[in-house]
Amino acid sequence: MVLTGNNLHIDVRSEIGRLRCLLIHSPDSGIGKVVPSKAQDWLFEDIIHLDSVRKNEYDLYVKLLMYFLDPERINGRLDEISSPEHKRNFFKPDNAGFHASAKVIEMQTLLSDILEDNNIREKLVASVCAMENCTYSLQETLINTEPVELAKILISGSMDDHDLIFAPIPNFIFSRDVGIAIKDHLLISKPAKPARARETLLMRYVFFNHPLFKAYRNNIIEIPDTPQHFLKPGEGNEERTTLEGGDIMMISEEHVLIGVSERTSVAGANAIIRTLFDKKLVKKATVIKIPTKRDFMHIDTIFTQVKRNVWVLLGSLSMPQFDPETATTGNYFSQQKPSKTVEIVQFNIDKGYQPKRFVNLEALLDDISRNEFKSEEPTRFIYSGDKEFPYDAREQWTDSCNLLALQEGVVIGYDRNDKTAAAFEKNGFKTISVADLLLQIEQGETDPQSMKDTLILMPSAELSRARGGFHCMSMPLCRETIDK
Ligand SMILES: NC(=O)NCCC[C@H](N)C(=O)O
Repeated sequence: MVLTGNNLHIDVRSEIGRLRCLLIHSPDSGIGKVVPSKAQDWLFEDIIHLDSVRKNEYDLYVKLLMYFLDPERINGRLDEISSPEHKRNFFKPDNAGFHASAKVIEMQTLLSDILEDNNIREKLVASVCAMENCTYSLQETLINTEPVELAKILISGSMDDHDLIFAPIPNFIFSRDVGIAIKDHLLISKPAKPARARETLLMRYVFFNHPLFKAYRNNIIEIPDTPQHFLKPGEGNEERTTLEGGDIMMISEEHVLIGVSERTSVAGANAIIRTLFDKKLVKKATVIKIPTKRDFMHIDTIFTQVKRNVWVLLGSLSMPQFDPETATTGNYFSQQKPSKTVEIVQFNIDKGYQPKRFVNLEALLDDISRNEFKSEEPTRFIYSGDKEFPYDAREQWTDSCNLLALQEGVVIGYDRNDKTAAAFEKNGFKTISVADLLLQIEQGETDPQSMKDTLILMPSAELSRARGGFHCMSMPLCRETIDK
């Protein structure tokens, strides 16, 4: 077993508290099997070069996370682990030289750990084979495969890294979407898209069976489908309860944001709110309904928090609310109407669940900054592409708004979003390439823990083709509490 012990601490109460522990998954060989004819079904718009995405992009993410979250494993080793002789062993979950961090936790190792138990291995293999329509003899072969290899197969869909036996799950790198920590609870997703169904199945087994999560077994939340869905005629998806982690943000101590989107249904949002209120996990839930469009699959593709009073967001969705009073015949039909933009409704236990509406995203986010984070400075909005068409839309498409906060004010994003990076600089942030930052940290010139107001730029030529950024590529399990 790679990861043991019961010292895992799950506690997420904000999007910006210093990150202490998260789940990730490094690009596996399944990504190298995506073909153009299946790319859209598998939710990729393009073909990714596996070797480049690993060596030139994702490995840098792992190194950076390690310096911030688990420095003892990397300090003084930057040259060694980056050298050709090392053959990337630090980054390979099936290798003896793997980092095996208990702070930057690789989901593949958790999976291979639980597969050591015969009973779990048989049950999980049978479930995957039922889902993927495998033959009985293949099921038997898989049950008799050793755990490290089997974990690779269940994720990549390939035997011996080569023969496909079922589809890969290339979106497993977007660990945010399989579940989300809400305080000391774990909410497991119900993906809307079939291409993401196996991810949740694998992680459900991990959360319920891995010793690391033992203390939290009674804190796992699963949302069932409603009888209305089963009783509806036809094969349609109406009334289905779906939810994906990218639509849920544990934004402050008592407040959760829930997107209703291409991926999270109204039934899904209702079920989460009811469950969280019943469990007294939060007092306030805000539903943010966004257009059902591929560009905005989850709310974290249109905004993320940077600091208590700073947010990055897509401007074109936060137009002033349509005002029929001032509309003229000429501009009536061309004005943005609320249904084409964002609708925001908040429910608050302390206010008798009376729904409260916000006219736009800025109004909601400003309310959170001032009233929940007690920010005394003006709330600042940094817009994708500096709110200039067509850069706003181009850069949102490549995840300019999907940033991961390592600590308050220190966020990571793609280097290709130039105009957004310039907007950060205009707002007093420093921008630095990850390669430069890693060197500075390794040489003792920069202490990650004391960094402030910085956008760290990550190489992104390949990763951005998978249609998600670093917010999506992280499932935080523990963040420090924010002082107010
Ligand atoms: N939270 C996120 O926005 N995740 C990005 C998921 C991208 C993936 N290709 C998908 O379409 O599901």
